[in-house]
Amino acid sequence: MISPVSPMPRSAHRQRPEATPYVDLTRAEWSALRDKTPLPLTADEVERLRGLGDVIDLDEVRDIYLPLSRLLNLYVGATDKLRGALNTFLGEQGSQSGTPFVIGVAGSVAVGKSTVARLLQALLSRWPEHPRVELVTTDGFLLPTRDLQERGLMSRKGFPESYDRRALTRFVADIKAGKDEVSAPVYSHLIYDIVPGEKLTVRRPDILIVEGLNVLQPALPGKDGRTRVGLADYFDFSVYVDARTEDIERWYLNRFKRLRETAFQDPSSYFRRYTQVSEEEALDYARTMWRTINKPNLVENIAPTRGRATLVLRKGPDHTVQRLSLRKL
Ligand SMILES: Nc1ncnc2c1ncn2[C@@H]1O[C@H](COP(=O)(O)OP(=O)(O)O)[C@@H](O)[C@H]1O
Ligand SMILES: CC(C)(COP(=O)(O)O)[C@@H](O)C(=O)NCCC(=O)O
Repeated sequence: MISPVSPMPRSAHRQRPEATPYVDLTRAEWSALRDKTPLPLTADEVERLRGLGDVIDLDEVRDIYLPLSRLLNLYVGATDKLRGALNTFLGEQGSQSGTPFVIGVAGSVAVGKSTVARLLQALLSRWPEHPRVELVTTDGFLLPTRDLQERGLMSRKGFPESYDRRALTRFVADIKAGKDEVSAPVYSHLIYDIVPGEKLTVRRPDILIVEGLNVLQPALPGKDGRTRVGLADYFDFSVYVDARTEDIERWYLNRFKRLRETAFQDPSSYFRRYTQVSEEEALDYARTMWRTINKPNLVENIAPTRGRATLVLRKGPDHTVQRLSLRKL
């Protein structure tokens, strides 16, 4: 049996009482694993990648995201070798080259997944081995508002059943299979709906990042009760962005306040009506959205998938990552 090689002296890792496939690391332990990975981003570039309300600076990039970029680069190389071995075994039948490496990024609404995903895209594309890194968010596969209304799902937006899961899985499967061009619908937060006629096209990336609430959900069983291949089966690596529910709620409400002063002012914004009422009334509405949609979705659907991730990033109340769990088995 191959025993996992621990990157830190054993004593440096806090041991969990029960057997676990994860190694737990503090921020300091993790940041020491950066090795000599250079910092390829400026403060301005980091600022541009930062989501509304997210706190991220060059220290955070250096301590958290450079070690992750190094780890992923090692993973991409090792996965390539593994595919080579499989191709040797399969001979002609296996001769597929240039299979993209697929990374899933999961977590609650407002936890900051999109900043993590954009940072990874920027950092990974600086490695000469894999310059073409595409990022796709799963909101493009939400059912259009008309369909959600017909199915009574408007108050379940973001729940697994509010997506066209089959189309999403097919989209990633096609990219992984090496199709030249694969297209997805586009979602707009402004109109709170799929944009009619708009498409996002992905062309043979080296790495694909798939970010969304439900990317680690297991596949639904087929009508015959048999297990189907699900989205996460196509992932070579996955990250779950974690934080205390109370912190995420505060980030959600603060972001709603900030959006009310910015994006919601746009005449075509779905949320424009909340710029016409008092801040307290608007926040009451946001609290209701959190309590009735986003929190139940986190508790019932998203958090239970945390244990499927390769890496869990645990944020503290100020958005900085404080602890990490990396799957070693
Ligand atoms: N109502 C909205 N209007 C405009 N932008 C929004 C709205 N809701 C969320 N966003 C933006 O969409 C992105 C994804 O948000 P979300 O799904 O909550 O994930 P996360 O905060 O984990 O990245 C973020 O960059 C966020 O700022
Ligand atoms: C669009 C979302 C479902 C997130 O989509 P994702 O890209 O994670 O699939 C979410 O941001 C959202 O709008 N939720 C509905 C409730 C709300 O507006 O807060």
